[in-house]
Order: sequence, then structure tokens, then C-alpha cells
Amino acid sequence: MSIATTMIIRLEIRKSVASFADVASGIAAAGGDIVAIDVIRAGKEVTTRDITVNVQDATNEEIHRILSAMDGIKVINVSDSTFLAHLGGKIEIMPKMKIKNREDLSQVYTPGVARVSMAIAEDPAKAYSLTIKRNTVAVVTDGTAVLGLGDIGPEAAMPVMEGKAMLFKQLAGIDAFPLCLDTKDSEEIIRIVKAVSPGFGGINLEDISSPRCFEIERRLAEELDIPVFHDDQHGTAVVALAGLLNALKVVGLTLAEARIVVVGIGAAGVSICNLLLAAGARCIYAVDREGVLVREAAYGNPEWTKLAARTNPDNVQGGLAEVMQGADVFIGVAGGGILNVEHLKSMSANNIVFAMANPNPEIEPELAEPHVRVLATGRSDYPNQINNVLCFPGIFRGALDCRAAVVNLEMKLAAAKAIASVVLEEELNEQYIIPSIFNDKVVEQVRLAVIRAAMSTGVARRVPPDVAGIEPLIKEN
Ligand SMILES: NC(=O)C1=CN([C@@H]2O[C@H](COP(=O)(O)OP(=O)(O)OC[C@H]3O[C@@H](n4cnc5c(N)ncnc54)[C@H](O)[C@@H]3O)[C@@H](O)[C@H]2O)C=CC1
Ligand SMILES: CC(=O)C(=O)O
Ligand SMILES: [Mg+2]
Repeated sequence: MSIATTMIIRLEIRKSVASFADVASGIAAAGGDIVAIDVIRAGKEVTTRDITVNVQDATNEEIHRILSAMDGIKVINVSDSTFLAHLGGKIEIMPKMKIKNREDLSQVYTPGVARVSMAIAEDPAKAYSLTIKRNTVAVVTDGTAVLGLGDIGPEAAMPVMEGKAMLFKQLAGIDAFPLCLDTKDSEEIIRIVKAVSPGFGGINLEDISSPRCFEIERRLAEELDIPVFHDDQHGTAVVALAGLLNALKVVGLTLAEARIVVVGIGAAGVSICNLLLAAGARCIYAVDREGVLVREAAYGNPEWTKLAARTNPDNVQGGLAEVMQGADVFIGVAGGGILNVEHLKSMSANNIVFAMANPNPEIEPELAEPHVRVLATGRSDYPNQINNVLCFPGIFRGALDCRAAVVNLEMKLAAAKAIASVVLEEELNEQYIIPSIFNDKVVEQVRLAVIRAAMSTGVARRVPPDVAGIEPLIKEN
């Protein structure tokens, strides 16, 4: 599946040989859509133009090839707007004040800064009030499971981590910094993260492959006193649960009644199964490459052994085709193209399909749509985007503001319900089960729900002033 992008083509047209109409028909023939034309130079014989074209990335090269082969046309330069947006990286560090004179200098730097450092040396908790710690999150990856692209290394992971940092800042005002580590050794990753942790209020682990990610997160959460949150596990699970709660309302089922197939039992899949079980799901089939998890099998991955005991209630044997028979819900966090129309036809009539793999979903939305009642993907270019970006900014905003020591199950369940509740009952329909990431209420409501849950479970170390009068979340039975 290709991704829409915009290219800007600078070309020269020799007027005696070719015309702009030739260029336009060449671009249209290759599937491009011209959205703007700028005349850069209008000479008597040659005109230079910048042509902005919306394309699917697959047609990008075809347009270049067709234009280059035309008589009287010289392609000077082709730029891709997605690459242009990445030139020099996407984030920067900005000081909060300008150093205008010697007095300013002696305050923010030596000698004045020394008194502040000594105050923190006497009481390290003051780092929260006198440094960037309280509002700063490290986005840590080893580049081993970047989106669905696999082990592409720490440098190649940077654009994704910079994107996460942008979202932290824009959506929740959190300063996040990418730390892409050149090691796959779990012990070394744990050691490095612990060593850099004094400067951070929270650690967002990202795109670390399973099963290593489970141990790395568990150890860091145990050994650090700041929240450690593996986004691909819990952010994804929170948003999947939020979307599912609303989708089930649309089709008239409860979580306890639904037959749910989860495919791809890696970081996201394990956490989705665990969170759905905690929220009341009773019938989950967890499927990975070797088929559905079953009771009697011995798995090298301890998370699979634990899940096998709590899923597949009728102990169905086989693979995706077997468990999809009569299923109400499909949740894919495996990879592009693993689902086909036959699978969908074998599901129940009111089926829900979350094809969440990035960048390519488990099935192309156009193929799936006629056979699905509620369809969602991880992508922003289709309705119902189920993506962890709906969770991580708000959950960290809440955790940082109440200085939570951890992100616990109650906080995750509260975040899922808060995201779901942003879509009002009267607004709910097949095309709208999950709010847009641009809806301001998402971060605001997730933050509040997370703080209340942290307070009621005793992990909040501070009550933010705006929450002082609000009751902690009472645990539901
Ligand atoms: N929409 C969203 O918010 C998110 C989407 N994802 C997507 O989910 C996918 C998985 O991500 P992670 O869990 O982080 O990766 P992971 O590498 O930890 O897990 C992937 C799992 O899928 C399994 N798998 C691969 N092909 C399969 C197949 N044909 N049949 C059954 N199982 C198969 C693998 O064996 C592995 O256990 C990626 O495409 C990622 O982009 C991940 C996190 C968030
Ligand atoms: C969205 C995300 O975190 C992923 O696909 O890995
Ligand atoms: Mg990720």
C-alpha cells in the first residue's frame, strides 16, 4: 500500500518543442494530481516552473521518468515534501530566556548557578522544581522494531522518535528527547537508561523488539522511581481498548460477550490481550506465526505461557483461519497484508476490524470495507485512527503532573475510558469510534483520569493545584 505525498518538480519547458499541456497530461497519465504551478522564470524561449503534485509514493518515480523522456522538457530538480519536512531534523532545543548581559550570565551560568546546584546536591528532589526534569521525557529505542519496519537500527529510528517528541510537545507541552541506542544488549540498555534517568521525569520506551522489551521495561520500572512506559505495549493497548469499547457500543455487544482475535503477540499484542482481559474480556484468541496460543504447548516466551493460560477458552487448535470463524473482533498488530477477504467473510455479521500495523495495515481498507461493520487502522489517512498517539501525551502529562512513581493498570484503564468518552454517545457511529488526535479534549481528559487513578492507587506524589478539589477515582467493582 502506498502513502500520499507531495512532490515539487522544477522543470524547464522549451516553448518551441513542448507546452505546459504536455507536462500536465504526462503527470496525469502517471497518476499525479497537480495542485499548484509557480512560474520561476518566463523567458522568450524557455520557461522555468515549479509544479506541485500530489502523488502516491509508488507513482513518484514514474512521473520523473515520463517527464525526463519528453522532448523539450528538462527536469531540474524533484523534491519530496515528506523528505523536505525532515531536512535537518524536526525538533530543536530552545532556551526559555535570552542572556542579555553579564548579570543574566552570572545568574543562569557561573557563578550564580552554583548556588542552585548546591541546593539540589543537598536535596535531590529539588531537581523537580529547579531543572527541566519535571517536564522532560526520554524517548528511548534501540531501533529493533521500528513501526512494522523491523530492526532498522538506531539512526533510522531517529525520524520516528523525533516525530514522537514533536507530538509530546505539541499535544501535551512535554519536552521529549530521542535517545537512539547503538546496542541491543538488554542489560546495557537498562544500565544506560538508569544512568541518564536523573535528567528525566519519565521514560518512554519505543520500538524495542519483543520479548526483550518486557524484561527491559519490568526491570526499569522496578529500579527507577520515575514512570517507565513502553508505548508500543501500553499506549497501543489503551487506545485499542478505547476504540473497542466504543465499537462494541455501535454493534450492540459487550466486552465480555465478544469473541476477539488478536494477531501478532509481540509488544503490542501481549499488552492488548492483558488490558482487554483486565477490562472484562473473556474470549480472546492470541495468534502469532505458529498459530493460536494453546494450553498444552511449552513456549520459550514467558508472556505467551501466561497468556495461553488465560485465553482460548475452548482451546481451539490451528491458525488465523480457524479462530476467525464466528469472531466478532479482529485486532491486528502483526504486519501488513496478513488478512484476506475470506477471513472477514467468516466473521460474525457485526464484525469489528482494527488493522493497526504501521505503515501498512493487515488488510487494505478498500478491500476490507465491504465486509466489515466497523473498520479502524493505525493510519491518519483513513477514518478511525487507532494509534498510540492518542494515549502517550496525555498519560505522561498526567503522570508527570502528579509525579506518579509508575504507570499502573488502573491508570491505563482510566486513560482508555477517558479516550473513549471523548466521543459522545450521540456522535458514535461506524465511522467515528475514536476521537481525532487534534481534539484538545483527549489530552485534557486522559490527564485528569490518570491523575485521579494515580491518587486513588497511592502512586501520586503530588496533587496538582487544579485537581486539589476533585475526588480521586473510586475503583469500580
Ligand atoms: N497503531 C498503533 O498505534 C501501533 C501499531 N503497531 C504496529 O503493530 C505491529 C507490531 O508492533 P510490535 O508489537 O511493536 O512489534 P513486535 O515485533 O514486538 O511484534 C510483532 C509480532 O507479530 C508477529 N507476526 C508477524 N507476522 C505475523 C503473521 N504473519 N502472523 C502472525 N503473527 C505475526 C511476530 O512474530 C511478533 O510476535 C507493527 O506493524 C507496528 O507498527 C505497534 C504499536 C502501535
Ligand atoms: C505507532 C507506533 O508506535 C508504531 O507503529 O510502532
Ligand atoms: Mg512504536
